[in-house]
Amino acid sequence: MTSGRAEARTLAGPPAAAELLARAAALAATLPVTPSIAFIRVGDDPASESYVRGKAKKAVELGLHSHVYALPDDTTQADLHALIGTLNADNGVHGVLLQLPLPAHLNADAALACLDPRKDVDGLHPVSAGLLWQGQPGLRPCTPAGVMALLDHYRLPVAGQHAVIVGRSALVGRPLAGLLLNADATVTVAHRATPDLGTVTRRADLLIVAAGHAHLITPDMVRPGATVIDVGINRVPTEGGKARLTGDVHPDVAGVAGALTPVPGGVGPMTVAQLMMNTVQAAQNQTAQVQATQNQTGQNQVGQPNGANGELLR
Ligand SMILES: Nc1nc2c(c(=O)[nH]1)N[C@@H](CN(C=O)c1ccc(C(=O)N[C@@H](CCC(=O)O)C(=O)O)cc1)CN2
Repeated sequence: MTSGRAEARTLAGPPAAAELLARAAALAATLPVTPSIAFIRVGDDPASESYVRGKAKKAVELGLHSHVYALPDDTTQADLHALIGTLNADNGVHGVLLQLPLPAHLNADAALACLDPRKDVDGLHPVSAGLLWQGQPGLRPCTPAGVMALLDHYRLPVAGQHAVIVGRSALVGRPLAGLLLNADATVTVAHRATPDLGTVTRRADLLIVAAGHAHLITPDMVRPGATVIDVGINRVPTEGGKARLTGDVHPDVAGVAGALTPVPGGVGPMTVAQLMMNTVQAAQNQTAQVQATQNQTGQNQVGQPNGANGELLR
């Protein structure tokens, strides 16, 4: 504690994630297909292994189809593109996720650009990024969209707020700026090289930190009463030799902020829940596209002529 203020309200991720998952399940129940997601993981990074395992488990819990492709560390760029091409062409797969980071010899941007944008459930394809910046519907990156869903769950205002993002990654900072702009916030994007960072962060009504630097944001850098969203997940060694997770925001910020996400248990679960929602939405979009094509061509999936309104005739 740094003052006599009450502690910040805790914005716990699990209840907000549960709401998002329930919405994804309800949408999936309206579809004529079971949404299906393929995960691609390259190499043996333990954190990536654990994240993919967690995401695949959640997909199965939700009743989705899920398959993990675990490729060896010496996978070539051509091998990776070939697998993505195969999954793009498979009508039974609605979403393809390439777990990041890739081993250093692989080019993630080139691989992401190979994805069919309709299956880009991570929202990282250049087409998805362009749609976001044009304010058009599309698949959005999971962590930024999860942050928006968390704010919505806790009924925290976004429109008219001055949002300051610390971090400019393609995975979080940049897409989050687009989402906040689309939601009528005034947005500043700062980063670790921003001179006098505290002067910038103190202007924030809504401060979102995704800098990948443990405890970068200290209480003196936060406007009293501000909402603070900590996207950082840093593994720091404990005295016992084990690693402990901590965020980019110093815990003492709870004495200044009005509301604060914990780490762990804040934004992390939202990333996974949003991925499930994106997969169901991708399946919905692809199903609607197939039906529209069948209506246009007068054919249905079993190759029979459709009725006058495009309905399936048996
Ligand atoms: N292709 C992608 N790669 C990566 C993404 C991504 O969205 N797409 N994000 C991160 C890792 N990530 C998912 O992939 C992820 C990170 C954290 C969590 C999470 O639930 N964290 C928990 C703690 C979990 C633990 O104990 O380790 C929490 O914060 O409460 C989920 C997913 C990088 N790569």
